[in-house]
Amino acid sequence: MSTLPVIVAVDGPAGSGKSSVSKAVARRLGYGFLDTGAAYRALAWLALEREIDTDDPDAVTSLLDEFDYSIGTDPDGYAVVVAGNDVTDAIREPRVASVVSAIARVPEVRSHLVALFRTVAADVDSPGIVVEGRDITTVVAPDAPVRILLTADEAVRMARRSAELSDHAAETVGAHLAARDRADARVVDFLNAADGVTTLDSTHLNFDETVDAVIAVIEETP
Ligand SMILES: Nc1ncnc2c1ncn2[C@@H]1O[C@H](COP(=O)(O)OP(=O)(O)O)[C@@H](O)[C@H]1O
Ligand SMILES: Nc1ccn([C@@H]2O[C@H](COP(=O)(O)OP(=O)(O)O)[C@@H](O)[C@H]2O)c(=O)n1
Repeated sequence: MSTLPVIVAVDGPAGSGKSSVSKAVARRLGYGFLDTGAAYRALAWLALEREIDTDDPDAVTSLLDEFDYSIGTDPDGYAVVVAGNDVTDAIREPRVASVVSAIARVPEVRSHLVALFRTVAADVDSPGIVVEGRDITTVVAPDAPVRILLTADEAVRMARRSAELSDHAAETVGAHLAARDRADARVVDFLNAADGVTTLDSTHLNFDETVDAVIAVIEETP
């Protein structure tokens, strides 16, 4: 008899630490890790490759038929592959970030990817999986035993993100992130915790303290 993996659902705005903290938590617990934003980014990458109008929902939806996507669930290294192309680095480019919100607001895209995330999570070869994104606690895995909204003040989030990029002016990074959050928040509410979701504010916590705080929430869960 096989048991389904335990799902730890983590949502939050850009730069809140979802990806890095979730990865570290997964490593500590021997769990898998799923970055759901990578799939929206990969579809945005494909739309740019095909030069389709990313503001045209029908054109975006028609791409789903040829969206041959795979992602690893190992927190120590996961490749993002679209039709045989390794796009792990390409999906982080600013040109992708600037169109991803338009892709993510198409309802057909969301339902297609939500189904894909549920399959990946159910198939993971570990006792559990940390799944992070914007709608994991509310749509992808609303019944997950552990659901966390990771937040931090906007200025702190922008500073953390711009510290990663030496070649971008901090102000530009901040403005782009804030605009993306505003666009995304019109589609999914990831700024307010849904019923039963634990809010974890990392504004005054360093990275290790944030990881410890997430683990504490998991350990306190009956
Ligand atoms: N509590 C924290 N204190 C300091 N830096 C952090 C903290 N949490 C995350 N970071 C750093 O902030 C940056 C953004 O985190 P990331 O995981 O990419 O956020 P998200 O996935 O929510 O966009 C990373 O460089 C990460 O190492
Ligand atoms: N569960 C999710 C995850 C990401 N997304 C979309 O995908 C984009 C990229 O997500 P991401 O997690 O890589 O973004 P960062 O916060 O890490 O920059 C977001 O800006 C959203 O538009 C979503 O709509 N739902």
